[in-house]
Amino acid sequence: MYFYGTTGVNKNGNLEIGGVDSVQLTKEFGTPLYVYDVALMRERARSFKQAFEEQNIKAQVAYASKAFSTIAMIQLAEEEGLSLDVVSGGELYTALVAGFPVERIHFHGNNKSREELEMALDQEIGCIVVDNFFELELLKTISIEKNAHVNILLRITPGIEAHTHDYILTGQEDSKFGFDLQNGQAEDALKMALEVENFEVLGLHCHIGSQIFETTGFLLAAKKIVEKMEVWKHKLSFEAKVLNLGGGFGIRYTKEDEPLQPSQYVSEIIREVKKLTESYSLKMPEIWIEPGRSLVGDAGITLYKVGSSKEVPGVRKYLAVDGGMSDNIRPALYQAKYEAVLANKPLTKADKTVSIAGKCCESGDMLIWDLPLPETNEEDILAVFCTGAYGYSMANNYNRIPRPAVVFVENGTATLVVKRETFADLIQHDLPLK
Ligand SMILES: Cc1ncc(COP(=O)(O)O)c(C=O)c1O
Ligand SMILES: N[C@@H](CCCC[NH3+])C(=O)O
Repeated sequence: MYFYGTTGVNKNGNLEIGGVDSVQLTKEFGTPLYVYDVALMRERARSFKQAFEEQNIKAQVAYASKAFSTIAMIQLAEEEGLSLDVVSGGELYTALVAGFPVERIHFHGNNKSREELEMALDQEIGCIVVDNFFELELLKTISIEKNAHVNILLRITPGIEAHTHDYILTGQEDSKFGFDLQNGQAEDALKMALEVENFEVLGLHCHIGSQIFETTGFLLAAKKIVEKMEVWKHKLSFEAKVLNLGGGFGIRYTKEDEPLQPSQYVSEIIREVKKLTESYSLKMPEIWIEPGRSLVGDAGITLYKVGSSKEVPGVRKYLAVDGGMSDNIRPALYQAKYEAVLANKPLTKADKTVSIAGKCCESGDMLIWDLPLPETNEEDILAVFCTGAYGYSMANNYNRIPRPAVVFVENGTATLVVKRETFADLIQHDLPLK
């Protein structure tokens, strides 16, 4: 069994995370429970930042908070000197309440509303990543109304097909995001933006997809954009100060996954951008990246209580847990795969094969198919690894299941950072018929 970060087995024979006994955590905070290894998140953040610092490259590592946005997480990102990518008024609000420095907030999204843009301008956030012509016009109008100066990046669709699940691909030509590079939209957008007095066009952005294991796509995207930077330097007298290559760095969910280290992604990107800009005599831009999953994904573990089981003779055994697609929709949405062990007997020989079912009324609510586990009983706790990204942030109340609590563990201390929802929380916005 491969353990991540500070995860291991303690002297009681239980899974331990951040120096805290996982079984003890379930007694104190209940199940399902999201547990985050803070040391591992810090390590990931530092390795991305160091990879730029070691080469003296001006950079911003912006945590893509859509992966896991809570006040404590955003405060951790601030402690580690990250910038922050937000994608909605709600994420921006969370960042503001967390006290995140506004100048390091970048605002994304393909359909930002007037209210969201006004909020961003009123707060004087660091930059807005403009996605489309509609937004360009709207932002221009608002910036004039408010007499506000706005830093912007233009989101470019470079026409790259990264090798990942179709639903998490974003850089291909037929995408809902960004200005297309090939068909001239990107150039038209840049011309329009450069004419707006209140705008400062800092540079260009692209994001080619998520859970990517190789650098080819990032390098190709960089190449396509830098080639255009050369064209636009001469044609429009525009030199990008910033090249933002988005997020998408993959992590290891199962033994089949073979991601690179953060430093490997970064050093290859730096090498390529340096080579390209030198060959065109362009100034080396600042490089910004936006990792989400790779900062928090493998730091998260979900603990569930084992419940009912059902045998389909000669076919399979289903073992149900007290959560499911309501706290982790990724298996249902992307056929995502996970590994798991029993937290109270992680080293016991896994000589049975069971399929882990959630408790939602959907046949598709299966968390893991054909998982090797030891014999189980009612007291057992299932620990599913690598649930830190897009687990809590995509959790929902389907079947009116309350969202689990979130606990941060570090140096033997557990801190509750999100309270478990109650049944009363579930109905708090409901109104009676009369
Ligand atoms: C624009 C943008 N930046 C960053 C991210 C973060 O991606 P990941 O969590 O794969 O690093 C995403 C999500 O895919 C995104 O859409
Ligand atoms: N939510 C997705 C990633 C989406 C990326 C957002 N652009 C996942 O769980 O893998």
